[in-house]
Amino acid sequence: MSIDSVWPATTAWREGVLHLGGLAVTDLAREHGTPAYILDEADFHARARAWRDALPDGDVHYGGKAFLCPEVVRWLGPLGLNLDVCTGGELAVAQAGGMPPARVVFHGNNKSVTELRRAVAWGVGCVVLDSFTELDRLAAIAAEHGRVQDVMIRVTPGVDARTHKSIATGGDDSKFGFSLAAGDAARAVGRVRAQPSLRLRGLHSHIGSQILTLDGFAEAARRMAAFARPLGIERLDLGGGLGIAYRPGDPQPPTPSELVAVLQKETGDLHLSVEPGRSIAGPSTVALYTVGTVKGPYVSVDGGMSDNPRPAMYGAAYTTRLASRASTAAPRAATVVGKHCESGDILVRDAGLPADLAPGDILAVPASGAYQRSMAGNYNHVPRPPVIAVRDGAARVVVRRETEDDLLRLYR
Ligand SMILES: Cc1ncc(COP(=O)(O)O)c(C=O)c1O
Ligand SMILES: N[C@@H](CCCC[NH3+])C(=O)O
Repeated sequence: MSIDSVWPATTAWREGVLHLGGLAVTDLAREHGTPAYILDEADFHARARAWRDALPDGDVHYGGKAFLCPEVVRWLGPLGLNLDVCTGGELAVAQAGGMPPARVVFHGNNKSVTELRRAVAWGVGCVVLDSFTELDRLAAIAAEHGRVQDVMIRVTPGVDARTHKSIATGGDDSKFGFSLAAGDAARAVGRVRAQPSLRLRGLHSHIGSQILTLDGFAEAARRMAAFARPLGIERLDLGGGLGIAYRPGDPQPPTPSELVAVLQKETGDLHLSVEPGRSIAGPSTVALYTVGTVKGPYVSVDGGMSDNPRPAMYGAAYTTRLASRASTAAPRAATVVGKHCESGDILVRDAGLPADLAPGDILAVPASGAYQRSMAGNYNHVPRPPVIAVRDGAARVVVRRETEDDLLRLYR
């Protein structure tokens, strides 16, 4: 494994300056400002293709919650991917990006009546049912529309995914899905089959996110297949969850083919779908920040927990590098902090940055493509950063920078 394995595919360092998609980050920062997310389009596409190639006979739904905008939606069709959305807002982005509704799967543990009506009226390919209340609601809505809606049942297989507790979803105590152990999943199958306005396409499970070992996936697949077969159910969607490396030296995750091979071994001839999010979007994007002050161990940058809440929420660990110039100064221990009014507003702990780091220097944080822009907020009225896609020496703004006017527009 190379020391730089956490950087996107087109990464090049020239005289100390990081280049992505053939462009110097110093030029990108000058033109678009910081903080900014730089998305290496070739890297995103290659990772999506790796999933597509790993499962030629099945379906790959991109988990849009990792990062979604209309431009990403437009990439999916040519890449052969479908889309998983889990709210009305994500559905709206799918529509704005021209996603064919038949290629959309609609998730969520509390879809509103309005969201379900919209999904049915638009003709989404599949709704993944999460509760008995929702099952009855959807049956009524589909009947109202004179439709037979394809559905899957989300099953909680009782598997420990070995990840942070806030992002584990496969245990028996999860808020998601119907419990296998308690018999709810079996009851849900019977109830769907009794509804003329619903057609049971298959079963779904998703055991969690940022998972770096295969045993939990294998166990879930085994339990799901054993449950599906006697019921004559032929399709399984085994969710997303494959993790990524955030820092050089982090354990390398299995590849999509390695994961799919394990799933296929457990499920035999059942039709499979998967829903990768982080493993496609995460490694494709680098966050750029400008250093504002250096005070003792603290390096303060122009973003923070509003554009990356993951360290504060999950104790997530990142790496960073000086990306705007060469330095021969010895590395020194630094804590990269944001500009928010919280002591926990820490972006990178234990960063080794050159001792001559100074205001105006640009820091780059790799593996910033998943659950960062999509989870960004406006704490302290900080506008959210843009996303700039780079490819073959050209840059395109795919999400523009939020402005103070955007924020002020909400006030009456
Ligand atoms: C139902 C479902 N599918 C897919 C995903 C995507 O997961 P990941 O980004 O970990 O691949 C998630 C999020 O964890 C999810 O909840
Ligand atoms: N937001 C989480 C992942 C959530 C997965 C959504 N089902 C993270 O950043 O790790």
